[in-house]
Amino acid sequence: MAVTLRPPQGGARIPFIAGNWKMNLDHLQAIAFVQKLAWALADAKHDFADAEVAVFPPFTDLRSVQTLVTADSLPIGYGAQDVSAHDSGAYTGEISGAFLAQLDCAYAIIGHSERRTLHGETDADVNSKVLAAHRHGIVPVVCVGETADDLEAHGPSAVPVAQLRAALDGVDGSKGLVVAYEPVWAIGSGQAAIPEQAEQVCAALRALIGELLGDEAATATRILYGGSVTAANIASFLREPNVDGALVGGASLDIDEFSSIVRFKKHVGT
Ligand SMILES: O=C[C@H](O)COP(=O)(O)O
Repeated sequence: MAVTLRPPQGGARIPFIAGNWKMNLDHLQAIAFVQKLAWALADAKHDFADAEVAVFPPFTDLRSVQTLVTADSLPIGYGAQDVSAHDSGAYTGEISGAFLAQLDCAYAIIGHSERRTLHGETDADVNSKVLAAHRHGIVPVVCVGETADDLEAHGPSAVPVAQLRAALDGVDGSKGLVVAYEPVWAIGSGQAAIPEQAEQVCAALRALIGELLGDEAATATRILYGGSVTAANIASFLREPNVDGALVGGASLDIDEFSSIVRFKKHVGT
């Protein structure tokens, strides 16, 4: 029987380590990777109460990952890297949240900076996609973050906060939400943010969630840091009280590196 991983509803936030594979690994490679990741975490006696783990493969891998995870009852979640704002119709190349729900995708990344920059996604598009994910019971992983120019002009928090405010317009806070703060200049650059800066922005994002969706949502929402996360720097981010995990790109493609990131324990309240 499949292990269905869903984010906690209220109460303590279980740290979340999410691997965004971007356009890497075909469906055969995905099966091998997920199986090996499960073995590596089992060998290390990883306790999934310490950190939830999910991978975000390309769309074409999702059915294979679902089959493996279901057949072997692997405690690894998975999600999509995007979702259409529309549920069906003449939208060539798009993938409906209804289809993702049929594949038991728990999550969908929405508004990644590569979608915003390379595909012209606007804040309004991101908001429509968040609403679409919720229509199908999928928890959106909403990505926000400032460019280097934004940072210089406005400081670190202004743009991510404005992006999240737009993304959450009309959103029902009880339907589940993960936010990923990813400074654009830190993505794939090898230059991660300073943890104190990540904390400052994540705290501002949590305050905004409280303002828009209420205290319960602010308490329950996992806010991740993303941008050049590695096994060597994960500890410094998870030490911060408002950073509940990581959205990992490049390092999520290396089983040893990714499982080391997953296995780092966040000491909640210490
Ligand atoms: O979605 C993941 C982010 O874009 C971070 O990527 P990165 O870890 O390769 O910097």
